[in-house]
Formats: sequence, structure tokens, C-alpha cells
Amino acid sequence: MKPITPAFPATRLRRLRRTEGLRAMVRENSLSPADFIWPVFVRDGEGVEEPIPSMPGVVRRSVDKVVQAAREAYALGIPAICLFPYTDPALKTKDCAEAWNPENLSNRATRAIKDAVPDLMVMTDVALDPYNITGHDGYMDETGYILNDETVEALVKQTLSQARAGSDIIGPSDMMDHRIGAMRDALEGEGFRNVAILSYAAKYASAFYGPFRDAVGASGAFKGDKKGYQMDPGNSDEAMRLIARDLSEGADMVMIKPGMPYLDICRRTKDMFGVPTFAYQVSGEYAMLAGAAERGWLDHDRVMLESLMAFKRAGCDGVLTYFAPAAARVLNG
Ligand SMILES: NCc1[nH]cc(CCC(=O)O)c1CC(=O)O
Repeated sequence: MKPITPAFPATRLRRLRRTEGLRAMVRENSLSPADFIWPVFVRDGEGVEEPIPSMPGVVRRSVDKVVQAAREAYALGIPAICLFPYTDPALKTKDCAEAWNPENLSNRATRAIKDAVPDLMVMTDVALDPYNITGHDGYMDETGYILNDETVEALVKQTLSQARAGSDIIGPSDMMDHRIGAMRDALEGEGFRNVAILSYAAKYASAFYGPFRDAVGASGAFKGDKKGYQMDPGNSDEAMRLIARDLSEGADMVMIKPGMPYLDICRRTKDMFGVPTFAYQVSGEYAMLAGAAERGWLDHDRVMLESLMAFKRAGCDGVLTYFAPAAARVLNG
């Protein structure tokens, strides 16, 4: 694009900024509740909503409360909810078998939501960390290396158990090589032709996940970092290779994560591939904004909407955000 800008005063760019009406007419991007996927933390019990101190305004919900949240999301026009289980430490094992237990929290919540609000899309997370005694996303050998192919086998079992429970969208967040191809084959093999995969394709080894690890109870046992499988924050070309690879293995949509510090990657992805592109505004991003707003240092609703608009401007079709219900409420007036 080559803008034509005659000399002043023929051009006064402020003319179109004068009133709200003019600004609305020429606004290039818009936000709507349909842009959001709402990540929700699930725990056991009944009637429970337990605050997460590092994420002001976010709670862990028992399954009945998750169903209530799902009804609320649907009424607000949010198309999808994404489930993250807080697993009882007693259920964490070396083989992570709870990950594919048909009766695990994630599967119970999926069935309950699909039963109560069938038109709300349920997205489920594939990775071993909520079930792993090490807190890592995959199996570890004696040297501390995260094993790829053995982990992919487990992820396939987890994927199938989520599909059987009724998950509409599988979200692999593990960053193992070839998991998308393996999951796609397994889904086709079991007749789950229309289960979509939203791949966490470019997921960085980020310090912004801290509050999330508290929220799912993965912080305790976790030692070290995830740099051996998640991406180096210095890389951008590698993100394009990962996205190309995941698309070629059968991902329907791709995600960049975290969001705000990686908007350049979102834009590159959209320009290069033109596929449905999502970003995850992660727990640490939420904590920065919500925490500052709580102290009165930032205007909560304004920074929320501005940060979400940035994703649309960067080319994203949608964003996973803990602000989803609050933003939808503001947008719906
Ligand atoms: N598979 C783990 C997973 N899935 C989503 C998040 C982070 C989400 C957030 O911070 O909001 C993480 C954390 C991690 O990789 O350690």
C-alpha cells in the first residue's frame, strides 16, 4: 500500500478524528465477543469458586460452576470456552495416566458443558503438565531431557479421551514434534472427522506463564524451565517454520503465545499463511493489567479493550483471554 497524502492543508489527517461518529466510520478494526475464547480453570468439589491471588478476578470453579460460566459465556456471545484442570496432587503420576482417564476433571466438565450448552464450543488442552509429577509437558528421562516420541504417544491418548468426552477443539500446548500429525491420524482413525485442532504452534518459553502455573497447581513440583521444547524468545523465522509444519500436519487453526509481547509474530503469521490465527493473552499479561488496575494505576476497562484491539490490528482472528466475559459485557453495553 502506498498512501497518497497531498500537502497541508489539503491533507489534515485530524479531520477524520474530530467526532466519535467520524472515528467510528473510519475505524479499521473492531472487537466483538465473537473474537474471544475464554480460558477457565476447573477444580473438584461443588459450588466452589476459589480466587487465584496472582490473577485478580479469576477463579477456579467446580464443574457445576463451570457449567454456569458456560451459560454466561454463551449468553454474552462468546463462542468458545477452554478448560484447564487443577488436578489433585494425589492423582499426579510418572505415567500421567489421569490425562486420559475418561472421568478426569476436564472430561467431566466437557460432558457437563456440552449437555447444558451444546452450542458453546469446548476447547480442551493437550499436554501432560497438569498430571505430571515433574510439572513438565512431557515425560522426562534420567538426564532431565523431555522425551518427544514417548510423550506424543501419551498426547494421542489424551486427545482421544477429550474427543470422546465431546471436545470440539483440541488445543495441543505441549510443543512436541509431530504431535499434530499423530493426533490428526488418531482422530480420523476413530471417526472424529470434525474435531478441530487449534495448535499452540508458536509457543515461547515465557516468564509470563507464572500465574497460570499457580492456577493449575503445576508450580510446586516444577523445576528449571521449558526451554528444551518451548521456543526461544529471540526467534521469529523459527515460528514460521513451526506454523508451516503444524498446518501441513493437519492443524485447522494456529496460535501464538504469549500475545502482547509477540504481536510481530501474529502479523507475520497472518501475512504469510492467511489461516485462522489466534493469540493467547496469557496469565502474566492478564496479571500485569488486572493487578495494576486493582491498585488504581491503570483504567481496567480501557486497558483491557486496548490490549484486545491490538490483537485484531496485528491480524488475529481471535484471542484467548481471561478478560473474555468482562470485555464482552463492556462491548455488549
Ligand atoms: N501446557 C501448559 C500450558 N498451557 C497453557 C499455559 C499458559 C497459559 C497462561 O499463562 O495463561 C501453559 C503453561 C506452560 O507452558 O507452562
